[in-house]
Amino acid sequence: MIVAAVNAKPSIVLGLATGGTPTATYANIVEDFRAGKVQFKDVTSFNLDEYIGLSGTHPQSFRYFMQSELFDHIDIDPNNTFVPEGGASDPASHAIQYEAQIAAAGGIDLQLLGIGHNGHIAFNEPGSLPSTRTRVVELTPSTIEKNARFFASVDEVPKTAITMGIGTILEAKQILLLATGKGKAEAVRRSLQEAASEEVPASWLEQHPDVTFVLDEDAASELSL
Ligand SMILES: O=P(O)(O)OC[C@H]1O[C@](O)(CO)[C@@H](O)[C@@H]1O
Repeated sequence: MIVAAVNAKPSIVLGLATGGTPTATYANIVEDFRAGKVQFKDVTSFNLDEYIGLSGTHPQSFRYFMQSELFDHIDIDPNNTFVPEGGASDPASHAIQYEAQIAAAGGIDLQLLGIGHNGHIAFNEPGSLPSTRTRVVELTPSTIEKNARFFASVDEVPKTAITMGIGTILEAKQILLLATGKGKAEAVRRSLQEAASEEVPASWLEQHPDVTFVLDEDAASELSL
């Protein structure tokens, strides 16, 4: 879907995600680029989120992840890749500026998402409303614990982040959410089969007219429909 979308609109604005889930997606994109099936020279990208306190050279920062998983291997113009700056001196005003940069680029055409075990999208934890915009947030203890696997210890996981809001995400023209594994089954079921509420932030996606969930059998295993 992503490669087809870029080929249909070479100047597309992509919204990109980090985490364990999209690594195979990015590997496939790199493979298609190397095979000459797609180019990214006119693409602009905006990432969903970043830990506050980690600069882009920190190996656990989302900027570093994007460079090593995707950007360093394709022909995207580095000036057109946007990831919130975890090292910004004033994260709150940087978040407002990030929102303005998305608007100046014409908005996001296709937004890639993962989903947290507690139903979070980007770092919009339970309690996040559909009106939320790019902002500074505190991470829940369960998210900190889940993401500790990428760090030497749980104490090293930042406690705050800059994240696009639910409202920012819902403004993307098209949304593609990926989920794999049994650990995501409950969040997927609640997102798709319960009324939208702030308890499960991904359930707000029900309000969007063009969302695709791509699930493996384990992530889909609690769906009854
Ligand atoms: O793909 P993972 O590592 O399970 O993470 C799921 C979600 O959690 C986050 O990593 C944030 O905790 C998101 O960026 C991601 O979409």
